[in-house]
Amino acid sequence: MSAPTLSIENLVKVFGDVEAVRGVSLSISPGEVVAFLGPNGAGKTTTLDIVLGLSKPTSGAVALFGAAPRRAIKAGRVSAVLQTGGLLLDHTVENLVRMVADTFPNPLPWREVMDRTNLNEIAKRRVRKCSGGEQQRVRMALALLPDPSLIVLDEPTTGMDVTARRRFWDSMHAEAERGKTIVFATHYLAEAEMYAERTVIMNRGKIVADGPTNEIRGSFGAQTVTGRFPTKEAAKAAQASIGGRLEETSVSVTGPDVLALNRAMLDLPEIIGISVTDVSLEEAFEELTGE
Ligand SMILES: Nc1ncnc2c1ncn2[C@@H]1O[C@H](COP(=O)(O)OP(=O)(O)OP(=O)(O)O)[C@@H](O)[C@H]1O
Repeated sequence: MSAPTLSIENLVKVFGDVEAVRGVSLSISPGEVVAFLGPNGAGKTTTLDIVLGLSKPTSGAVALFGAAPRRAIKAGRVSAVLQTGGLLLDHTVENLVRMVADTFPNPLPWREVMDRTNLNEIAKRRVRKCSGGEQQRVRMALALLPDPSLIVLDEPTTGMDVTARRRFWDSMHAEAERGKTIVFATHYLAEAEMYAERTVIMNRGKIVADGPTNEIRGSFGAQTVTGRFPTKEAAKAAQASIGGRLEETSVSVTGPDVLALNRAMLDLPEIIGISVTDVSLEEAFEELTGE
């Protein structure tokens, strides 16, 4: 069997008296798309920095393709898309991509990379004049040039509007379909739901959940029952009796015993409709991290 793309064993990182990472173990296989979620300060960036060889662990081990991270990075097998730095602002997009391509021994053809990241329409624009979302697509192009097997992205879409985020993830998604392994940290739970088959949730330096994204959502065995009422007053009275969340003319209650919740809901006066939904990733996240 070939070595995992990424393996982390009992990783610990201490800064002074801050324990940023407290015993993280993880193995990622070729072709997986994995989202890293967690509140601010959970240890995501610290973990990814160590994976990228940018920082040394206090203890524990990280291997990329079965060897030390530096080796894989030198060989162009892993690329990073970070939030800041790394762009020469006075060049045009095309010049920058061509110039960086020249620094690799066997780069992908730069035109192909421009195509894949939808940069042709802004090829002649100076990088300085590109929007934040466009600059992130340029970073993504530079990351693709060495044709890496693993791409690591740290909150790549922070601050982008919805359209820019969609365009960014469309190109990322295409790379995943080409079989690349993708690991990304994000604050947007919807990005994990839409793009990652597997989600790892970190909190206070530890992994608190790791599994298929849809299973994490369902892992509480809980569902949400929502009752609809003809008026806001009726909904308010229902909430006073059953608890849960009030929204306009509906009341939602989440719990493991969905039959009991349904019965209690149906017993409420004036109820006109009822629906049952799975717990969202957001609710699971709140439950796991207390955020
Ligand atoms: N160079 C450093 N020196 C001291 N403390 C640090 C350093 N880097 C990170 N930390 C601390 O380590 C903890 C984990 O930070 P980290 O940046 O890894 O979290 P994160 O999950 O990436 O958070 P965010 O979502 O805000 O980026 C935080 O308490 C942070 O303040």
